[in-house]
Amino acid sequence: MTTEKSGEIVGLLLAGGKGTRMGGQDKGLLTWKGEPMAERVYRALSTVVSPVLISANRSLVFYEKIAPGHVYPDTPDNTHNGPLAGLLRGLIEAEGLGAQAVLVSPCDTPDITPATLSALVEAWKIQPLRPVVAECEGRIHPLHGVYPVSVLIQLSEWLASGNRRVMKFAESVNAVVVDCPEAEAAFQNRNRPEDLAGK
Ligand SMILES: Nc1nc2c(ncn2[C@@H]2O[C@H](COP(=O)(O)OP(=O)(O)OP(=O)(O)O)[C@@H](O)[C@H]2O)c(=O)[nH]1
Repeated sequence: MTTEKSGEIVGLLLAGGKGTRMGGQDKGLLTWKGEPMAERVYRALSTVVSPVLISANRSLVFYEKIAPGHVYPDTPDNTHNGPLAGLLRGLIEAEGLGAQAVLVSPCDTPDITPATLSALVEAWKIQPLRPVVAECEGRIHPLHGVYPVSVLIQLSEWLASGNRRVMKFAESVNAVVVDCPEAEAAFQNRNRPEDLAGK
């Protein structure tokens, strides 16, 4: 596994959802294997890239403790537009930092590993103008990927036209699909209370 600490690519932890299936709770704060899920994903991202930004719309004091000075709510026009709204804000901030791309991961996949995230970065380096998304056991995971800042305009237009679907957006920007060296369990979302049972 290689790490990328130059700032050419920054991390983006998506933690801005409504958590409807979790009874309205902020999933990032919920415990998985003894730690808040957001902290686990943040650590995996931080192993590979720096800095890591957090996209969040509530619990801002909590998220500021994880990433001081790097917590960004969705832009007002896009609040509650789903994960792509968080990606939009992350890309805007990444561009401001002079980065070329963001490595994104959602807070509700607490078992994602640095090895997978690193594989995405390595694949992006081969074709840095194209987004890269993860595939595992035949299933595509477009919220685990690398998105270059060059997709900012397309993403902005996509959201402005009312589109929210992440998979469709990844297809529309011709994302490269990368087979990740990981069992599907690493990509398991924890969306509902029963998904957290026993942990
Ligand atoms: N910034 C931002 N992130 C979001 C938004 N909606 C979802 N996310 C994040 O995107 C990832 C996938 O979210 P979903 O499970 O599709 O949506 P959710 O709102 O978290 O949960 P549900 O309401 O149960 O669908 C999670 O990491 C969320 O925190 C949003 O409007 N803004």
